[in-house]
Amino acid sequence: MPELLRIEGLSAGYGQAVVLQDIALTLPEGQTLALLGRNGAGKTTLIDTLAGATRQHAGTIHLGGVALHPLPAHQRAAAGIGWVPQERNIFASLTVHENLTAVARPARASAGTGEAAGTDAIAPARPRPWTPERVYDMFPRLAERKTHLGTQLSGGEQQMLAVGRALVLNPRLLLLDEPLEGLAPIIVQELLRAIRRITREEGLSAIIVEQHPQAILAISDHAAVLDRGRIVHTGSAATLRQQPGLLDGWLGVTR
Ligand SMILES: Nc1ncnc2c1ncn2[C@@H]1O[C@H](COP(=O)(O)OP(=O)(O)OP(=O)(O)O)[C@@H](O)[C@H]1O
Repeated sequence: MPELLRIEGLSAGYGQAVVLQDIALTLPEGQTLALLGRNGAGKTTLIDTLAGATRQHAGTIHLGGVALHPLPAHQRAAAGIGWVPQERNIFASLTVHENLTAVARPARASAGTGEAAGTDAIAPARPRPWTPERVYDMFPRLAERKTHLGTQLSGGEQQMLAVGRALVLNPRLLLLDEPLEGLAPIIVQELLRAIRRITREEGLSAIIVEQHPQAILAISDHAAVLDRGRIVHTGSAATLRQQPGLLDGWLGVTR
């Protein structure tokens, strides 16, 4: 698998405050990383830093060989970052369909369209680009609510729409920040199935932050654990899943 993401010597935070220190991480194309750690460990800060929404103090971030760290957030999206923040950030005053069509973008330049000059290092895109129709196929609940406003959706539907909105940008790397948080168990199962399909069957690379790791470890290839702004463990997701005791100390779990 060619390497998709490479983070080196990354330090970032908010204003003068440094939250993340000396982060190094890589992710091969087409694979999924579970990003774990207790409350306040810096998971959201790392996701937001990849998306360009924090203050970066040092280090480099490359996506498919393209340097992201000098780019503002909107250019990172154009370079292939699909960000689903914790707050979901859907357009509340637009309908479901408008949310999807307002941002939809055809498959990226690497599909051979010649768009985005200067990103030659990006490898060929997935053969089947994400469209609003494919999002509806993935989330039939959204298809039923096409004309509903963002404000009329349940929390689970908003999360599905947030994921759909990131997908129609045809990203190379999907960043999901606690996608299951606060959702009813039946919706959690629906979203997990969709995330598994997006990553496992469609082969989209992803980083997923979750407080409750077992479900996410089950659909991830790799795991990284953050503690007080530093990476304290990287390894295979299967190992952590099979040996949950390994995680307990880092996550502050007592059995
Ligand atoms: N906007 C902000 N300004 C200043 N400090 C912040 C801001 N957001 C987060 N922090 C601080 O950064 C540290 C890491 O927070 P972060 O939200 O990244 O952790 P987390 O691992 O995602 O935790 P949680 O699981 O609770 O969301 C915390 O000490 C937090 O107080």
